[in-house]
Amino acid sequence: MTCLCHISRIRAPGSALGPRNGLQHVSRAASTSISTSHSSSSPSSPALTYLIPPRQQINSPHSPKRPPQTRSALVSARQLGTTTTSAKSQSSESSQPPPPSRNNNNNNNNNNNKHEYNNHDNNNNSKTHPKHWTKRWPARTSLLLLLAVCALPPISEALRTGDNILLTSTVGRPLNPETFVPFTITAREQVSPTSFILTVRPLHARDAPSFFLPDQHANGPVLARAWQHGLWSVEIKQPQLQVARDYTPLPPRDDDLDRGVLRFLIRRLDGGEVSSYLSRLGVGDGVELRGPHLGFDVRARLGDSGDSVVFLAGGTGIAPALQAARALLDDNNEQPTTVSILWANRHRADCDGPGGIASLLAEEKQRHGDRLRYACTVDEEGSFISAGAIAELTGMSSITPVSSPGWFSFSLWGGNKTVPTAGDARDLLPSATGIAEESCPFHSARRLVAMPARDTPGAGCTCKEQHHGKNLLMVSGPDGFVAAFAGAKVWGAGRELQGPVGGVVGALKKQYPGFWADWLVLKL
Ligand SMILES: Cc1cc2nc3c(=O)[nH]c(=O)nc-3n(C[C@H](O)[C@H](O)[C@H](O)COP(=O)(O)OP(=O)(O)OC[C@H]3O[C@@H](n4cnc5c(N)ncnc54)[C@H](O)[C@@H]3O)c2cc1C
Repeated sequence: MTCLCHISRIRAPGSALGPRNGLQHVSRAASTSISTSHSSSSPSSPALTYLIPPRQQINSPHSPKRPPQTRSALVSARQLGTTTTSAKSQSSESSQPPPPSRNNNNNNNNNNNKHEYNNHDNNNNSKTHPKHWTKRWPARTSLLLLLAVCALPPISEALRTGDNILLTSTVGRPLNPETFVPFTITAREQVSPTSFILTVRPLHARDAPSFFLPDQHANGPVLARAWQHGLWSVEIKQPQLQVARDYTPLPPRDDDLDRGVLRFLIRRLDGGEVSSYLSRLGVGDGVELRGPHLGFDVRARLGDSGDSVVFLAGGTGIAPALQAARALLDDNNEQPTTVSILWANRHRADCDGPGGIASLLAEEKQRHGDRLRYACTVDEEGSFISAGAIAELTGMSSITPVSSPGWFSFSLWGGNKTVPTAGDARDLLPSATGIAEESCPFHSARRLVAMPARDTPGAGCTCKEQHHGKNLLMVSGPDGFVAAFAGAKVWGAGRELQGPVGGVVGALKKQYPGFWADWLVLKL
């Protein structure tokens, strides 16, 4: 019913063949037909009758006079295949010379058409011949019906979202990096005044007819590969402006993976186009996603000898840290990796708001014990990530690591937020040592400077045996956060590149250049 209303609205109300007129005319005809022919009504009749009237109206003036009962029978779904004929066929018959056999009731010709004409004439005084209809109308009406049914869900979705109808017809496709695929928001959780967690699932069963259903498992392999890779993101589109931004899925819970469910921690930026748009959406609203877009190949960079990952995460930058933790700690490697996360936030609620990231971190901690350490600093409480904390977690300083599980305090290091000056960027470039790893796509710090935040798929490690792995210090968060701790990313050749290491970590590298030979700094 809703769909018919949509169509009525699309057509011009005053149009001679407008659905309103046609619908009324045909409805009347249909009811006449039903009452005069005593056929039982069918739930599908209104849809069918809607499709037929224009043809009937156009053709009827040229059609031979027929009893009203027969004309009205045109619109009855049940009668279409049994008791009547089409105006078009009658019209064409009347305008063409009759075939030779037309009046020959004893014609033995086996030609099907002739046979049909004979049958028609045999029943000339009756309403029509059933076989005639089974050859013409059912094929036509079922095609129209099929097209109408196919078109209604995308049309109604497009009317609802004001979106491009062609895009909404991508319902059923698995997540892919080329096209936007519709998802539905199933949960929205406000974590702090500015950040919230959105849960989405592919648009399916309740929203579309069965043949639009995505294979429930179609997203499974796509997502499984992405989670196995470690770092990845998807784009979410703002449909009115047709712009998209990257967002990082949080690690899946329970059967999220099988159901293609994704969750995002999103911070609303005042004046931000996509984050503000997303902040206004609620449960039941649609969003369109494109991806996955794979980031750095963390495992390849850790190689066989890298066993430590330290994350400096600002705000929503915690999402890639959780992704890496899930991928690396779930691995039952001979060389177990440890992951340490220093997470900086403005408000306490960002750290441990109800149902938020704190519970995800606690779950991961429970699964992996001492292999995962994390701490949250809160600007408004005066605690910040300091150079001392980084030195400790990388094992660079002599300060004994804090071993207590869960949160630990940074008061040990005085909450120093001072950002050292980066100095001359050339000083921060790793010096060319001439060893083989200088050209390795995974382990050359020098090459990394001119690389975007992802690795070329299929590239292999070209290090010599003794240099085939490094520890990773990753910095993720807003641009200002990344620049403060690891130096700004730079633009080159139309892409955002890593640029030299600067900021707090750059200063530490200058102090202990030998130590940092075993580490790579990755900016996300
Ligand atoms: C790989 C990757 C993963 C990411 N994952 C996440 C994630 O999980 N969660 C998350 O929240 N973010 C994530 N981001 C960041 C996200 O992609 C967006 O950049 C962020 O949400 C801001 O987008 P926006 O469209 O809302 O803001 P934009 O419209 O892009 O604006 C950005 C900033 O510029 C300011 N601005 C805009 N216009 C003006 C103007 N005319 N004058 C002055 N200032 C202006 C805005 O106030 C805002 O602060 C990720 C980014 C990348 C690259």
